[in-house]
Amino acid sequence: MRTPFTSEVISDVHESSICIRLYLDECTQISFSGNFNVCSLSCFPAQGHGAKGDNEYEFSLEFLESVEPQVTHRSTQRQVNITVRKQEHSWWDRLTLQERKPVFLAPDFDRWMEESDAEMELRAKEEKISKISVESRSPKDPYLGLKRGYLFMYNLVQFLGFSWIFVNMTVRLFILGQDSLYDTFHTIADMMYFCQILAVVEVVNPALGIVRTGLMPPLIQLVGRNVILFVIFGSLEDMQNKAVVFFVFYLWSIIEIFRYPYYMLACISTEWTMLTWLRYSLWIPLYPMGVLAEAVAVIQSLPIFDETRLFSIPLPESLGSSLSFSYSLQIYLVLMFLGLFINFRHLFRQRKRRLRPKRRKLH
Ligand SMILES: CCCCCCCCCCCCC[C@@H](O)CC(=O)SCCNC(=O)CCNC(=O)[C@H](O)C(C)(C)COP(=O)(O)OP(=O)(O)OC[C@H]1O[C@@H](n2cnc3c(N)ncnc32)[C@H](O)[C@@H]1OP(=O)(O)O
Repeated sequence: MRTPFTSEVISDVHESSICIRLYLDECTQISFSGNFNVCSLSCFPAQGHGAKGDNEYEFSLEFLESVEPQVTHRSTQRQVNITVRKQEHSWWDRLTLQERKPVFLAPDFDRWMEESDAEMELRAKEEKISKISVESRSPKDPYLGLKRGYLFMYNLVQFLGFSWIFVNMTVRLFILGQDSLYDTFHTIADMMYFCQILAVVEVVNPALGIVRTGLMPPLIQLVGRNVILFVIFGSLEDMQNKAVVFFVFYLWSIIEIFRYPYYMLACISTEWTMLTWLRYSLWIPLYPMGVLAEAVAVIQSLPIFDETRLFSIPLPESLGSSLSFSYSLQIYLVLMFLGLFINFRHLFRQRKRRLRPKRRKLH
């Protein structure tokens, strides 16, 4: 004897199929006995075993449109999942031919799909697939963590070094006033030597592919600063008491107390908008001022090199005794402005790249 289902039949609907789940509260075991299908009318019989003994159950649904005669089903002890395939892949306005939903039927809204949901899901799937394929095309760097750790430490040391220089010079300026300008070298030089020798790393890094930037801009920067520090200030005692040392060191250190923390954050994939802006904007006034201060130092050193003949190139007697190093420095002065031009253009491009508003993804 067939009895109608007393429990809910839950359905969810997709573009190509309908999934129906049968629950019978009164049964501890349920098994599906196949289906009987006439185009859109489907009968679903099942056998259940429970407190009321063995019983046969049945319900029928007249779908809105035609469905495939064969259904697939999967049973667990208390539930049967039946999948009915639509004959045509299309979105239906409703499940059943009759407008009013049968009382035993309850839609599963968690899994219910409408055309717009399906489109969104499809797009999300496509995006996920394209992301995975891009990631799989660019192989993961096995040393990434090591590289980041090394760069972070390097930038931290430079940041601490230049912060010490900047704070020291600022405090001395406030306490000693103008007098502090003339003995900058004696108080700061050791730390500046340390930081500038360490800065060789900034040429090595792009050369080894540890950071992705050109080799020329850091090389120009390194050579430019080290010529001033070691050749002009370091080797000429007469230059060490000049106020220009203060301006050169101060201008160098101002940019570095923003540049190195910016890199440190980049190493941990973090960005502070304000810091990024400062790193890519402060150079606009500082770089020309720095090159100008360095040019003043070079010009001031010319007569000293002529006088002391330091680094002069010995010449055959017929051409005179020696060629003063000041001639080399005059050529260097021209190179300095060429270097300024190259690095200014490089930094301008970097600024444009880093500060341009990020485009929002269009869906
Ligand atoms: C061949 C010999 C020629 C000799 C010619 C001699 C001529 C000498 C002329 C010299 C003039 C120099 C004057 C100068 O001394 C004056 C001053 O410095 S005045 C003070 C103001 N100065 C500045 O503002 C310049 C500061 N310096 C710099 O900005 C850099 O040194 C510079 C090389 C100019 C530019 O740096 P870079 O090319 O690295 O650009 P980015 O900072 O944008 O970095 C690019 C990407 O690489 C990542 N990166 C770089 N370094 C690190 C690091 N240490 N740690 C982690 N990551 C790093 C960075 O994050 C960027 O990544 P992404 O693109 O993903 O953002």
